[in-house]
Amino acid sequence: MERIARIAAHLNPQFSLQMEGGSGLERVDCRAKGGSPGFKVAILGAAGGIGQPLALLMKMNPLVSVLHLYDVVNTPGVTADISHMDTSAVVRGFLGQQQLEDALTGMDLVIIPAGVPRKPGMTRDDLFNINAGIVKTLCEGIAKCCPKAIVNIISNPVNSTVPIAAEVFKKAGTFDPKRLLGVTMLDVVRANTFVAEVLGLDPKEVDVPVVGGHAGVTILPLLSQVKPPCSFTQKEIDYLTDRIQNGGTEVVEAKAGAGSATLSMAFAAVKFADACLHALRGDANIVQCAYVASEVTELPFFASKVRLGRNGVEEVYPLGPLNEYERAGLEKAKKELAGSIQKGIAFVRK
Ligand SMILES: NC(=O)C1=CN([C@@H]2O[C@H](COP(=O)(O)OP(=O)(O)OC[C@H]3O[C@@H](n4cnc5c(N)ncnc54)[C@H](O)[C@@H]3O)[C@@H](O)[C@H]2O)C=CC1
Ligand SMILES: O=C([O-])CC(=O)C(=O)O
Repeated sequence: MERIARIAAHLNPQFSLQMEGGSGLERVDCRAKGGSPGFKVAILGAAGGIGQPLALLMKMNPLVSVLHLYDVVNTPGVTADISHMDTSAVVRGFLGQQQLEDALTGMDLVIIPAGVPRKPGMTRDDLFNINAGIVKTLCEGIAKCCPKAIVNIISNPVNSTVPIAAEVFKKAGTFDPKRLLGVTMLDVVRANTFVAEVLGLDPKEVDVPVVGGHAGVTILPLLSQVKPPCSFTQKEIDYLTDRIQNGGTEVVEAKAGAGSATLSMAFAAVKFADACLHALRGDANIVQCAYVASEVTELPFFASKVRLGRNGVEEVYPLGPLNEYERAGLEKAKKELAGSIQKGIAFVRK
């Protein structure tokens, strides 16, 4: 009976609370036999369009030993489903605000895709009014329960939600700029795909730095720095820049009211989370683009290549040489970013 109770408690912490009251049973950390030691990861917004495939992919990650799935709806079903996968990570579900602290306690990495997505005709900034409050509440929980966790923010508008998270952590006295990262990986994933198409290469061989932020003109692909070294016609540069900057809108319009990118985003989020976990493990030379606290420009936050290590962001790389087209793009990006950052900061300080 005790073994069965323990397993049930992992699927639904509410069950373990009932058992504790009734029989004095303690919640024991029961890892699947053969499960390797690894990192504890929480996904907040785990029942959503991004959250579900992200949970699936993280359950397959051998670096994850414990996977906490938190949402305000549907986590029991998603957790039951994913927990049947015969990979070693132990999965637990958490439902609603009253279980947020249990979901976060002890986590090494917290990934946040919670919040509403765009519909056609909306900008990412149109999501601010709803998503700002969601991110603020979740980050207050992180500050309280796992202040040392690496935090990956996916919820839009990323250009503002990352400054919101920073302000919450500052207020709580837990802000560590190395541990807060806005996920701009999907811009890189798209840029690699579209550039590979133009060059006739396998996307795996292509590396396009994308800097700035994560909305429209703030998404700045540095096509002059593509690896392997290559050149583009002005027509190709215009086409690629426009397609990369508006890749999100392309998906929103194709989904015609049913949401925004979820599958490619889950893929990108896992690529990024996996890089963070490898870095936490101590692997060397882990470099990815991310939207972080930065001194690369005069703005307090900016996306550029960063080197990840055991403490999160170990080094923020400068932009490198830009051509005239990219310098003009940078000025436009900075202008819009400044407003979005300020809006996020003001939301918490008000
Ligand atoms: N950074 C990026 O590159 C990308 C960001 N996004 C953003 O990711 C967010 C999520 O997108 P989808 O998964 O498609 O949306 P969705 O609506 O399918 O899922 C969002 C989930 O968040 C949950 N949620 C709402 N309030 C919550 C709260 N207070 N605590 C925990 N969970 C809560 C909902 O119940 C839902 O399950 C959106 O803001 C979207 O704009 C989407 C694609 C790319
Ligand atoms: O476009 C959106 O609203 C979702 C998003 O951030 C992306 O797909 O890049």
